[in-house]
Amino acid sequence: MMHNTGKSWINYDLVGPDDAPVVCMSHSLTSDYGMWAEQVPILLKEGFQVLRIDTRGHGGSTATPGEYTIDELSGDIISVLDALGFTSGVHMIGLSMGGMIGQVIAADRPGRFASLMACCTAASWTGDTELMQGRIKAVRESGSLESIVAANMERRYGPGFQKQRPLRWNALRDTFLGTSLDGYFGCMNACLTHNVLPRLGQVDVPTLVLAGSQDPTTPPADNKIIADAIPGARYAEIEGGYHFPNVEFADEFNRIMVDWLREVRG
Ligand SMILES: O=C(O)CC1=CCC(=O)O1
Repeated sequence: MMHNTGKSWINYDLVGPDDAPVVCMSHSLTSDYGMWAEQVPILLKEGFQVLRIDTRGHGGSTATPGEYTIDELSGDIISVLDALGFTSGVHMIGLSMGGMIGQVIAADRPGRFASLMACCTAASWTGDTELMQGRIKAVRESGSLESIVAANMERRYGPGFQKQRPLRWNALRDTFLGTSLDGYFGCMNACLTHNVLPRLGQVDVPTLVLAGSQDPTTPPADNKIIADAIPGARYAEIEGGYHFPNVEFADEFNRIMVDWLREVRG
């Protein structure tokens, strides 16, 4: 389904019973809502509606030229939620860039969410800026994401993942390569300029921060900063997890997610 925010068309998928509580899911850079495939069946079984949104310039959502900010991307999510009438009570789950979006909405719009699960993410960009600038340069010069996909995939999954689940690995790689260049450059700027840390004290919803112990992009220390800054937030870690434990360690991720949602759904 598509929603026009006035700036771009945002693609989303909504499944589950109309009157069920809503879980909204926001993905990472160079992914799309398909990165949540391992979570959908269990969320439906738990009685939720599942709303998965493609970020601007990713998946089926159209891109705009220029640099984006996490505030702007948060506005896209709010626009979809408003259009669907989900103005409160939503349980938000975001990973990496999606977790940045979740933090910003939770901090700036009290009452929008019933809970927040921020996964493998950061309160401000503390990652390897040189590495990211190198990637931007490589993509600009080659005109393709092909130049960075291999190195990037290595930081998202553990060394055995490609052999264990070749079909899933290939699909995730194809999604990566399907990201529009405008979307990549725009969202990369959003991540590199992200800083919600001074506002995290404003978050007034139950929050769980979840990290992968081996994540080289947003390591446990980055995630602990979020948990320390949000009043009452909880922290959990998936042992052996890289940047996408929801895919590679889906059983463990789902167990933590379901326990969390059972607790906060009221
Ligand atoms: O591209 C990556 O894997 C690193 C990254 C930064 C923000 C995000 O969502 O992913």
